[in-house]
Amino acid sequence: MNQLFEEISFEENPQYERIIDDILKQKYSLVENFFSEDEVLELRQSLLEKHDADIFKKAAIGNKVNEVIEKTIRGDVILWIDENRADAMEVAFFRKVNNLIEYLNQTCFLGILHKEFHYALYPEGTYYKRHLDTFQNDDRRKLSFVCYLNEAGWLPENGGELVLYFDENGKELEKVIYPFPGRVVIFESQLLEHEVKPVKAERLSITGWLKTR
Ligand SMILES: O=C(O)CCC(=O)C(=O)O
Ligand SMILES: [Fe+2]
Repeated sequence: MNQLFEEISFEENPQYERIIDDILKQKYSLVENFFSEDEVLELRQSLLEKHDADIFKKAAIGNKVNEVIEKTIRGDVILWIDENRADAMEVAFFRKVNNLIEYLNQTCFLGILHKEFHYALYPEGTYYKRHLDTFQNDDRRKLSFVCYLNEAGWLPENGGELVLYFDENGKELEKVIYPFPGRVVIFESQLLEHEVKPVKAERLSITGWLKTR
């Protein structure tokens, strides 16, 4: 009997509960220090090593089978992360993400079955115009997940704010989010239009999507 209780027992996680509450109430959640300073440091290192190895590509719009590179829409360079070939730090990254997914599936029956993540680097002067994270031929993206890997001391003057757009009874509201290191923003991929304002200093992140079916 005790064993049965142990198996079905479920430990509430206050951080995850807040994320769920936020998303239900306001379609997004902003989490400070989702990744620790050390984790950000190591993930940034991973990103920069791969960027130096010249394996990043110009980001496209559309999905993998339907993509076009359109620099007037977005100017970042990206590298998809393969979980099966993850380095030590990426393994730690996926451990945290997978924990969150498991919790969401257990508590909200979200049915997240797939995920995809890429590193992103926005060179000075680039941006990503207002858009939705869905494609005409793919509506599986449920939640967008962005984690900022900039250096400690990133200044608001560096630009690159993420702006989320909300429709409140026909009136448009904006939420401006600075890409401070360690921050994670999670939002409803199919509901919230958003943009990355022009960056004035190289801006680093990991962006991903939690997907259904
Ligand atoms: O980096 C961000 O803040 C958002 C990136 C984004 O919107 C995207 O890659 O679709
Ligand atoms: Fe986006």
